[in-house]
Amino acid sequence: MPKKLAAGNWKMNGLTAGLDEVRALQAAHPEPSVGILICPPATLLSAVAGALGGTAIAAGGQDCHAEANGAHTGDISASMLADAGASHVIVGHSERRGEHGESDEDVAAKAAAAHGAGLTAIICLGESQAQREAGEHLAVITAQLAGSLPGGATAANTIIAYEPIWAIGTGLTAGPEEIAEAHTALREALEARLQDGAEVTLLYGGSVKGANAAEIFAVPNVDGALVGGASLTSADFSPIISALEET
Ligand SMILES: O=C(CO)COP(=O)(O)O
Repeated sequence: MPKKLAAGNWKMNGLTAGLDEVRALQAAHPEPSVGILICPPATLLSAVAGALGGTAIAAGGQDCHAEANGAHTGDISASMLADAGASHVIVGHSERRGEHGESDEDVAAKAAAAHGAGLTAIICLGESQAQREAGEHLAVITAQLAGSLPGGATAANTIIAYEPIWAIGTGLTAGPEEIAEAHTALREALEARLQDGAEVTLLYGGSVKGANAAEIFAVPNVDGALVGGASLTSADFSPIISALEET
């Protein structure tokens, strides 16, 4: 997949009717020059992967368990996602960290499980509003990166998504300077930690829309976006993909 990526995280949204949106997106972008990924709810993963099979658009999961199998009611393993047609899985989203108490250590274990199943892990991190106001945001996100990256991470199997919690689903987007500061710090930390840290895809997430995408993609070290609400319809997601192609 190209380094540039437009990834959609449908979160807990989408019924089978959502497959029409996937087909419309595919029709709008038959030969994209950037990577495109849809992460539907697990119930739709097989159907979305099937609808996208043989096209340039990939399908991914939104979370996985750290274990390969076992007595974990309600959980899904990385190999199950791969079996359902996923090539990627999001781990450590702030909604998982917040609502399910996932620590950096948990996230690193999930990312390692993803790698073990041949999936690319999209590791999410980002500071809260209070942490930003206290001036702790760079320390918070670089610590999250250090703790959430598993051994064996490379640019080929790992993507980092910077998603400031205060910008998710709020309509508030981090400004270009704020994004540049965070992404520069993350790039430096990736280069210090990984041999191919310069090649890791670094996504921004948090209220990305067609109207602000071009400005965000112009920021240094932004290789694409992890999009929530605006990824649910082809009409909203397609302009974001086009903006990334034009960057
Ligand atoms: O959390 C996000 C993607 O993972 C961002 O969500 P929104 O684009 O809805 O703000």
